[in-house]
Amino acid sequence: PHGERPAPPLTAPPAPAGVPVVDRDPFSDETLTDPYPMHEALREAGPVAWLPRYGVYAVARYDEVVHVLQNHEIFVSGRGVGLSDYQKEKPWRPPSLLLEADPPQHTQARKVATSVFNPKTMRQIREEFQDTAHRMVEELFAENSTVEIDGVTDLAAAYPLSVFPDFIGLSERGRENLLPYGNMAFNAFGPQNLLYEQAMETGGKAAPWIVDQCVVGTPKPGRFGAALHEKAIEAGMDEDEAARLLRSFLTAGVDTTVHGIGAALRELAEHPEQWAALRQDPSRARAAFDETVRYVSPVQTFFRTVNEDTRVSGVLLPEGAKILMFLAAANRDPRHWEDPDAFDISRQASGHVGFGFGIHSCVGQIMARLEGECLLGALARKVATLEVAGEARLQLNNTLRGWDSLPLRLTAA
Ligand code: HEM
Ligand SMILES: O=C(O)c1ccc(-n2ccnc2)cc1
Repeated sequence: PHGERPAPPLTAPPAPAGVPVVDRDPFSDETLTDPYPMHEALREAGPVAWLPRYGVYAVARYDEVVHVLQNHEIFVSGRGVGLSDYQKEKPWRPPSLLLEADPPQHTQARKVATSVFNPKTMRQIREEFQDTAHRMVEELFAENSTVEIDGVTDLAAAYPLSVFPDFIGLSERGRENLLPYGNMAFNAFGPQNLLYEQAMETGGKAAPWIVDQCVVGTPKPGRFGAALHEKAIEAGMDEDEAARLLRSFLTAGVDTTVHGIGAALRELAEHPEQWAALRQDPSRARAAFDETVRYVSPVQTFFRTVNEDTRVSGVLLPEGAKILMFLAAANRDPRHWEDPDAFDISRQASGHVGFGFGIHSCVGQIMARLEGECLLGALARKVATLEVAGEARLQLNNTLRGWDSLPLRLTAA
């Protein structure tokens, strides 16, 4: 639909002996629209597969994805968690001190991040996040007790954009730069396809505001941004590093939760029995959001780079190889999950890899879960029926899966 170009010509190295080849393009519009046949093909091909289109290895089964995530000394992040190997190509921007770093640098940055971004902080902001969610849902019914909305613009995007910038302490003006900037970063983990180029174009225009907001001294005193800067400087980082650390949070802070909440609205509208279960017990909102992250996996994939020859389930992976982890495929692996393709909010979804696993596991998941719990909880208390009211439109992205538009009909409780 985007008038995409064909995948790059086969300049990739020959398929490694004994590794099953899956000749599909994970980053084509068609596959991004419906990734499930490819996930199945990858899981069934074997513990490790070869993607000739990009000359990379792939793991899609739960056990192998966890193996790669756990062994961070072999499968490193410091050479980039996208297709590009930072030892061979210049990063498109200074690398992340968290996502694209290995111990010991990563350990220090993570310690600074969690010293300010932790369950205690979430408890302090919980009431404010809850009130905002309740107000936002109530306002939907200001004119009428039955409304048709766009679940993305009116809720899934509106809510994170209402709570997150204030939490960080960003300036009131310019917040519209957050989504396009994040969209650029998430496309940049993939190949330089049309999605990548279009996102670099729009995201590039948003970059100056983001960079400016990250400068030490700019974020509003008393909020998270300033607190993070203080802790970073205290830990011995210079001002550029402190700014770059905050950049991670601005990059990831909105697009991810917009897609996570949008996915939850879509699945609850598509599965009336699950919506009824949530209505019956709104305290299940947090579990409903967690099952959404497993079932949809808003962050679909990440790469690692093999830093020394190694074997995964018998398959030899040479130093310098890139390996693509299909988190979404692992989250529906029948070898690990019972009835994986069922969206079931009463499932015990813990152990899913939708937020990663190990030393790089999502540091923002406590906020993502809080936002999901607050918004879904407010809906469960104030909305009687939640129904699909038209064709939903996917937002295609090399890394994220989520909706651009989600027509919904809601009736007030
Ligand atoms: C539904 C929402 C979200 C999902 C599905 C998600 C998913 C992930 C995943 C899969 C990773 C692991 C990356 C890797 O192993 O290479 C990760 C890491 C990370 N996430 Fe999230 N994320 C979400 C929201 C957020 C938010 C809201 C923030 C910040 C406010 C955030 C900040 C981070 C950071 C800083 C890392 C890197 C941690 C490290 O490398 O030590 N994420 N996230
Ligand atoms: O430091 C960065 O640029 C960066 C850090 C984290 C993410 N992320 C992905 C999923 N949750 C967060 C994306 C970008």
